[in-house]
Amino acid sequence: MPAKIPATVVTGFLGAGKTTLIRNMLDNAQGKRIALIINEFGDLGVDGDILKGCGDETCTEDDIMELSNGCICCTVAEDFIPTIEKLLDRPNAPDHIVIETSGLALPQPLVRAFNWPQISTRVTVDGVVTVVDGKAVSEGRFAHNVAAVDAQRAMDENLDHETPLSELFEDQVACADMIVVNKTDLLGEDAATDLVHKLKTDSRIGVQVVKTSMGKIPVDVLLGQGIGAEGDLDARHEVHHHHHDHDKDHHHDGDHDDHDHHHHHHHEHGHDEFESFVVTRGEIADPKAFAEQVADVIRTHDILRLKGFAAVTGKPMRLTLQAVGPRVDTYFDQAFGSNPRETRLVVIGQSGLDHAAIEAALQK
Ligand SMILES: Nc1nc2c(ncn2[C@@H]2O[C@H](COP(=O)(O)OP(=O)(O)OP(=O)(O)O)[C@@H](O)[C@H]2O)c(=O)[nH]1
Repeated sequence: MPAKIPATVVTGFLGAGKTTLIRNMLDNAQGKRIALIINEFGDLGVDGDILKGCGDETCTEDDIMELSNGCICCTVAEDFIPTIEKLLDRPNAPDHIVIETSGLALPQPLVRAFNWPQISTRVTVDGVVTVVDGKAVSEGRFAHNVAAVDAQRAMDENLDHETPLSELFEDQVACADMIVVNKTDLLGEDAATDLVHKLKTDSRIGVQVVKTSMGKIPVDVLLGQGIGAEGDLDARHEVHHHHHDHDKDHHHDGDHDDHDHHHHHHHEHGHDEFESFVVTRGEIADPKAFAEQVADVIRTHDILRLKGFAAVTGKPMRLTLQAVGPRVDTYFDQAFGSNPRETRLVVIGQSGLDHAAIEAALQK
């Protein structure tokens, strides 16, 4: 059976920066064929712009499809499933599908739709990415323009208009595999870090929380999470089950003091929120033990991605190693051929990784 095509679901309130993040992703897709499914309700007219912004010739109009407005639970059979099938049936099927949900549709019903038998053997949810407006959330507003969000809500009869934004926000967080704290350029460094910690505490174990501005997440970090979110929906329960922490929503640890004093300029040119570097070493003796060692280093240093090849004593084949967070996958892939017989690992994380310590721990 051919491998399932991965689909990433991008969610977040109106104005959080979903479109900006997706445009950045398409600009840096490095030849990966990415098909985009957008919700017309959330993105009036924006698809044309995305196309213009996408310089890659592999990105054509056919790669963008629209879902009609409406409750996904009701339209899944006549709208969502056919859209996905159309993409999958193309002679050159995409490498990856990205679905941008409108600002208010909760991701859970969409993820659930991937369990429909027509598509469940052919696609899988690679991960749910929740984009948050870092400034609005740290100020307890959740969205930059609350009136616009309310207007969007009022126009959509499928949406319940009573649920406070804070609860919808909790639902988005509960469903996330990765939370992107966007707009860090408008936040003090400390406020951004505090928000990351808070969201890590509030989200499920293993959820990666990253910060950035203008949605600049390396494609390698964004895609390829390999979660299979449709298989563990129970863990992503909608929030109404745990009322106990609602009170916390409205005060965010005094962050407010920070941004008013003087405006911070955290967006110096060339400064990047992410970094990657390479660690090489000699042969490893035991793949299983090494995978555990790698998982340990990843946990200790909060590494987002780690991938590369290892030379294993006594084996002519190279061992491929791929890690998303502490989940490490290994398999023998091919002979080294003309490549040097060495272990070579690319480490990717948020800027500020302790290179020396990571290198030492991987070379042990
Ligand atoms: N200062 C700042 N502005 C940002 C950042 N990211 C996005 N924006 C701006 O915020 C606005 C909303 O961004 P979008 O990417 O359109 O947001 P969205 O989530 O796609 O919104 P909808 O598609 O309307 O639901 C745009 O004007 C962006 O230029 C950021 O990191 N910092």
